[in-house]
Amino acid sequence: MSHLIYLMGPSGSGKDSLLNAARDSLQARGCYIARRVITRSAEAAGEDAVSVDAQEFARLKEQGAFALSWQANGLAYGIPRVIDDWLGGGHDVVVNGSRAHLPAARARYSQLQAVLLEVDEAVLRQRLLSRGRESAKEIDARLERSARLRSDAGMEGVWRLDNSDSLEMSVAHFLQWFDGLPVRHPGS
Ligand SMILES: Nc1ncnc2c1ncn2[C@@H]1O[C@H](COP(=O)(O)OP(=O)(O)O)[C@@H](O)[C@H]1O
Ligand SMILES: O=P(O)(O)OC[C@H]1O[C@H](OP(=O)(O)OP(=O)(O)O)[C@H](O)[C@@H]1O
Repeated sequence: MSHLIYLMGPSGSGKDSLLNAARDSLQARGCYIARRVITRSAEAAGEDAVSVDAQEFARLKEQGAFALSWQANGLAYGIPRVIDDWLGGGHDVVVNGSRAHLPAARARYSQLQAVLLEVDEAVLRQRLLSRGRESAKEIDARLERSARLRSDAGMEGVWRLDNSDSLEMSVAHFLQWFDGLPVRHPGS
């Protein structure tokens, strides 16, 4: 069975950066990266996410368009159902997930491999500030959420990847870990 790689980490820890930097190497390994649907403005959503308003998100969810969905930071996030086709076709898939939603994701995907991207609190604040996407108030709320979810509870079996150093180093560690995942057995 192919792997569903569920990448988590506080907002600002570098999930999007890591995925973008590893994109070509993952693609070369036959691994797909899911494009999230987010109720964030098109400008702030970036190229690797689809921006919708809350009404459209609710409609898509109602139609069963999402394999996984959650709410956090005042936003709704959805992972398109197409990931089930990719997994069924033997591809590994990476999703940019939520720590709070991990139990639900694990319940749905027995083949889930969880990764937690970590940076210390001071670095996180600095990165959120330099990214400049959120207001000071939104950044404070993200740091509060990060501190609240920083416990080890429910994180058993999660591989931790430190992203305090260079992104290149994190990508190299991530790919090394990916290459060491158990062999995929078609149809198992
Ligand atoms: N290893 C790194 N070193 C320095 N800056 C980084 C590193 N990883 C990410 N960043 C920067 O930190 C900010 C947050 O990264 P981002 O990928 O948007 O995080 P996330 O998707 O987890 O919210 C961005 O401005 C990004 O350029
Ligand atoms: O339960 P948590 O682990 O806190 O995660 C909740 C959400 O927060 C993050 O999104 P955010 O809006 O910050 O977008 P980003 O990942 O692009 O920073 C993360 O990607 C999750 O979708």
